[in-house]
Amino acid sequence: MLTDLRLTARAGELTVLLGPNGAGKSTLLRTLCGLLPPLAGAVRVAGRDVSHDSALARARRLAVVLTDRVDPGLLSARELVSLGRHPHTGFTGRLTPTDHGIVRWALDAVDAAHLADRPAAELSDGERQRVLTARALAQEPEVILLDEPTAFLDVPSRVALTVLLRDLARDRGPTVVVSTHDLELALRVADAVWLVDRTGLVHSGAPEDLIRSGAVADTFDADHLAFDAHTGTFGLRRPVREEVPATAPPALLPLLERALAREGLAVRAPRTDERPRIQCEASGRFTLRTADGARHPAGFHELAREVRAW
Ligand SMILES: Nc1ncnc2c1ncn2[C@@H]1O[C@H](COP(=O)(O)OP(=O)(O)OP(=O)(O)O)[C@@H](O)[C@H]1O
Repeated sequence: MLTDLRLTARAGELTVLLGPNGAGKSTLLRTLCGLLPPLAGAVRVAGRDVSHDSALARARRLAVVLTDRVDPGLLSARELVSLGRHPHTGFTGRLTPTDHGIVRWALDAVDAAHLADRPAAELSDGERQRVLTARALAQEPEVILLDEPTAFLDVPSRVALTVLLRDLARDRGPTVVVSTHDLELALRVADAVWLVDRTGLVHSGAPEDLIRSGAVADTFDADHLAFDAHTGTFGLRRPVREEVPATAPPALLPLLERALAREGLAVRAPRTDERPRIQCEASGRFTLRTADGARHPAGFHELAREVRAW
């Protein structure tokens, strides 16, 4: 259980909520949007306790997309996004040309304009995720809360949606809070991070504050995973069984290191009196020197299979 929270997400910023499975991210988002009552304390938007708002007033101020499956019935994607306008449409519920324009903008923003006329029930997981995000954008609220909005998206779409949410916050001014497991992307793009660590403590700050304090490494480092604070990236921990004298042009060296690391080998520069055991040329030609003579594997796959026996 998360206790003693004193967190502020700022208008005009993208705040990401990070933490391991079961840390309480979804529960926190449900509490922030008023679906769960806080066990103590209050959630305030612009200083006002959201629990004092009527459902309609809350819907005007706060949009939320959770991970629960929604049943869109027979609605098209456009109609589903249009629901986002309802807190603003007044008694008749009729959409004005301005509302229709906002719905078009929201569908465009998440790259889902081509899905507008499709039955929402038939959309793929990633397509549905975009459309639900568009519905939240169409709501034009002060606060947008999204639980794992990139979970079903392919890699380019994850980057595009995360950057879109950051730019949306910057350009239009809402407060955007998003939970995600896309750690590296979040640490690169987000303005602020709320990081739930393994003990349930929530650290907040710019990504760089939490990288520097060691909170990111402490929370996510594991037997096979290590966070590199210099590059802000995660890498696999691999035991090195041997260092191999090898040469490669700068453009190919990182690939050679990766391929050899998978086989438990580390590259080292050959000594002056030593011939490299592995030589990689800019053309992509490999030379392996063994006791039986030189061999020329056709690519990284053959190279890896050869050195696996060393
Ligand atoms: N309805 C519920 N009843 C009982 N326990 C629950 C309920 N919902 C969540 N929990 C528990 O609360 C804890 C936090 O769950 P929550 O879904 O908030 O985690 P999370 O950080 O979003 O995890 P994940 O990254 O896996 O989505 C978990 O141990 C979970 O089992």
